Amino acid sequence: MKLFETVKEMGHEQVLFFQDKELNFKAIIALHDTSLGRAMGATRLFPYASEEDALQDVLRLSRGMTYKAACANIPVGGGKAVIIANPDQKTDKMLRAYGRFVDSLQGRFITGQDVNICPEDVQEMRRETRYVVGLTGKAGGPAPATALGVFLGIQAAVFFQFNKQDLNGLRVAVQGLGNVGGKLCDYLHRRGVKLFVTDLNHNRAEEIKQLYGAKVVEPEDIYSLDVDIFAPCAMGAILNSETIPLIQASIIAGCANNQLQDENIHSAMLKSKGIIYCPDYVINSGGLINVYHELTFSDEASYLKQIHSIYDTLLEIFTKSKAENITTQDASKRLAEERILKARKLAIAA
Ligand SMILES: NC(=O)C1=CN([C@@H]2O[C@H](COP(=O)(O)OP(=O)(O)OC[C@H]3O[C@@H](n4cnc5c(N)ncnc54)[C@H](O)[C@@H]3O)[C@@H](O)[C@H]2O)C=CC1
Ligand SMILES: O=C(O)CCC(=O)C(=O)O
Repeated sequence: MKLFETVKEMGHEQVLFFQDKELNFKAIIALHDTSLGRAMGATRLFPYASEEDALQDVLRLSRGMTYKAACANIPVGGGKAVIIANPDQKTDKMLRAYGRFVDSLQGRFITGQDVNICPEDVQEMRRETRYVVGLTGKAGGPAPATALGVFLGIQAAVFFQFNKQDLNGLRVAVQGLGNVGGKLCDYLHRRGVKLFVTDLNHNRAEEIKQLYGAKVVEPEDIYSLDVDIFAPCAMGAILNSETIPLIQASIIAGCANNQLQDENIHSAMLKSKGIIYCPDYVINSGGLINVYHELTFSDEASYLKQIHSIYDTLLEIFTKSKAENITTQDASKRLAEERILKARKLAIAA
């Protein structure tokens, strides 16, 4: 990878590399754009196949955070971090060393939990830095808020695509039944949705079957099901040239970050199939909203109001996409870029 060329192309301000020689692990923090405020974004721990994969992931995730904050009207910039490690290598010592790395940025980056990091891990980082969010006893893990946002996003898409106010009787396929996907199944089940689910962890899929009467399918079969909605709630890049031709759902609405393997090619493919795609960084912004409200000590009512605005923002994006004949991805990007540009102009004028 041509490092500076890639960073320039994606518009990052700074990328920081860390290694702990004693504990033998590596981490990367990427700060994408801080026009709206200091950077926020959770930390993911993952056994990446290569350092290049880790870098690619953190660059894409942090850029997504910039757009996420702008679309949610949250005055923070976009950042994200990855720890390159196997989940069973994770120790308190490692989390504290990572906490010192975060602390060295002196608040220019505030982090929380992503895949393979739980609230207790964030608590451990907190022993070394105050620049962490999602603490037990405060906002806690962001997953319930994210799931609520995705549920509201599904309602907005169903209203736009099917002109329906309720979800009763719809068929939804959920890929990934972790912290967010599991809670989303709960919301959907309560509204009379028929669930089709999959997870690499077979026991977890069986658990969801018992709880909500879901039909369990093999991971590779989730794309081609005859359903109304597909909810990707696992990892990124699952909307690609192999999977999109298989999809029968007419709405894609899930929490996973970076769902499109290639933003331009694959969002256009979805549009040409008549599928409404809910841009991931819009529909999954509930977690960011949750931790931001922890940071600013705001009240429950303003927090809930902001989560509920995900419904309106998505309707605005769908309407813009239809009126201007552009993809929903482009419509959301334009919305975010307008807000970022406005903030930059205000900063120059001040
Ligand atoms: N937790 C949160 O508040 C937020 C999460 N996200 C994103 O949503 C996604 C899920 O987050 P969490 O639920 O917190 O993660 P999690 O780690 O709790 O759950 C992910 C689940 O997906 C399963 N999985 C992984 N690959 C799979 C595959 N190919 N097929 C089927 N299942 C697979 C895993 O076994 C696991 O059960 C991630 O991409 C994360 O970055 C985005 C915004 C906020
Ligand atoms: O949990 C956080 O720190 C912010 C949310 C986040 O990283 C995400 O939405 O991917």
